[in-house]
Amino acid sequence: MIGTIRKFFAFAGKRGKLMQKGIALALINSIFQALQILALAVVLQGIVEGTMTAGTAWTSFAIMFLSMLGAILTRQRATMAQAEGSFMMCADKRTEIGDRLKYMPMGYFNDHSLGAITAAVTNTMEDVQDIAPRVMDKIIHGYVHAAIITLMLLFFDWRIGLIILAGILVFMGANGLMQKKSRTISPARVAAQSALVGAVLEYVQGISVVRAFNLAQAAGHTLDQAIDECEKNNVGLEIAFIPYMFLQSLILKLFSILVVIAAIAFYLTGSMNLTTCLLMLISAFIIYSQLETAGSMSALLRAIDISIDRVEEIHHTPVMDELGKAIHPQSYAIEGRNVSFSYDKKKILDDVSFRIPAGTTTAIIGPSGGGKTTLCHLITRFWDVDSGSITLGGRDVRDYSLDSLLANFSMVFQKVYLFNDTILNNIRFGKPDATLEEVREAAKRARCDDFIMMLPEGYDTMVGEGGATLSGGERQRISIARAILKDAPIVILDEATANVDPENESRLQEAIAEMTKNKTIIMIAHRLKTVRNAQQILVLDQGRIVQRGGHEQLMAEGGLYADFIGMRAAAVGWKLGRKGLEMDVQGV
Ligand SMILES: Nc1ncnc2c1ncn2[C@@H]1O[C@H](COP(=O)(O)OP(=O)(O)OP(=O)(O)O)[C@@H](O)[C@H]1O
Repeated sequence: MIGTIRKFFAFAGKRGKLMQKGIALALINSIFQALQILALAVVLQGIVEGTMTAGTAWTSFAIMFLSMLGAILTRQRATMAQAEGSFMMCADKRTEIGDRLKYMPMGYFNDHSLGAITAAVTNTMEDVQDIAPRVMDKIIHGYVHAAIITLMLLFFDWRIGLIILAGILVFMGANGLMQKKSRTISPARVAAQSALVGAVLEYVQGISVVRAFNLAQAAGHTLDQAIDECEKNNVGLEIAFIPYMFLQSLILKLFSILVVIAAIAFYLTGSMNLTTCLLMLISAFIIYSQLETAGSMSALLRAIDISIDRVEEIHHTPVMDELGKAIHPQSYAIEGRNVSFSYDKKKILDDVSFRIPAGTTTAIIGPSGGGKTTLCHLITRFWDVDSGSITLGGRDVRDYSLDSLLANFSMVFQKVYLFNDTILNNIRFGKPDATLEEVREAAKRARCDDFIMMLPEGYDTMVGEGGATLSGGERQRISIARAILKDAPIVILDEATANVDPENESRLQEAIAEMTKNKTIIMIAHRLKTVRNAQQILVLDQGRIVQRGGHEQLMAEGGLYADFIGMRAAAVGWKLGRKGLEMDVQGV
């Protein structure tokens, strides 16, 4: 229990002060509550001994009134401090995790499902935010309340005080048993909650596939299973705790009765006066009231402990550029030396070396799965090479801080992700402080200003999550506008292979031409024209660069490149041929 409380305060960080304030107020609250007993003692004494005067009565009423007022005010303040502290603590943590995720190696996202990460910053964090402060408060308050009243009653009669103390110790023993049980069953509950978030996310994200393939039942089944599992674990946890709660409650009730019996016995044998005896009889049922609540709440301690661990695991995952420095490269030349890389054990790049001079265009081609995208991801340090090195301007990319490295790159991938925000803000992502005029200028150059202006709310149109409300071609051009606005010296472009209609295709090509003007360009190329015009072509096959050079040279060599060109030409010819058009492969 102490360990979890410590962990909670360490987790709270700088917000721990607010939590401590809440707990300090809860302690004062316990003292105010204990004062009620003192007031009661004064009244009882006055009545029993016949010494009650108006003055004594008013004094005791005043103490009682003050203690109640104090208890109400301190409780209210304590609750406010804890609520504010816990909310701010989790807001800080969520922001820190959000910042950190940007700098984590992509391998982290391979090893941890989206559901697990989402659950950690939503559900799990909510446990820490909402449940933990209440549990901590009730537990600390429960024990402190019992301790203060015990001390007070020890002062009136040490024998009764000892009985009460014994009750607390036996209760703690039973509580220890419950926590031991909790240690075995709580992890499954937290895991089931996290799995449920994952299942819901997957279900919603894959809803179009579910519909297209009529898989509603199968997909729903997985979700149902996760819901069942979550329900089973939650209900199981409650049921498992019932006997322990009953035992704890029984112990406290028995000791309360023992206090009553002992007080009467001491009175009858003449070793306790009537005032103290009456006071003990009344107090017997107050002493443990808060402790009982603390006992039932402590069942949740283990779940809180695990929740904190889950969040901290993400929070403490090492980021990639811990040692990186803000470097401005001397040039934009890129060089890879003997680069090897594997995803887990699957080797993707094997001893690959290349040079991309500044201001040139390099096309990377090769069969699907050959490692083209991976190579680009290594240059931009989405992943780190296993061996060898990649340099930008002569400095290893690992020497750079991620921010200073990525400032040099604009990337446009086939799969464009737009945020659930306005078009304006989506483009502004390339340069957060850009003015509306700058955004519009970039959009014009990316050939998307006209379609944006035709939307009812123009640049303020919300695009829906992932850009769902726009066509594929429109999304592509918005991502190009973003890249144009960023105006980075190196452009990495994965050319779209999806069938875009001729109108969109030509606008897309114009947009790409604008984006790539006077830049160092690395292109995963699919179009013949792009490939042919590149100063350097790298042919990647099965993790190795099997051919490199200009178009003419590689055509003359024959091999994979010549085959690729032949296939592309045939594919284009077939497409246009079906429309009955004459075509010139060289002009494509
Ligand atoms: N995040 C990842 N985790 C594990 N394996 C991956 C990951 N990304 C890609 N791979 C695997 O690495 C191999 C190379 O993928 P990569 O995307 O680099 O190929 P590519 O040449 O760009 O293919 P394509 O032309 O089809 O886009 C593939 O077999 C792919 O399954």
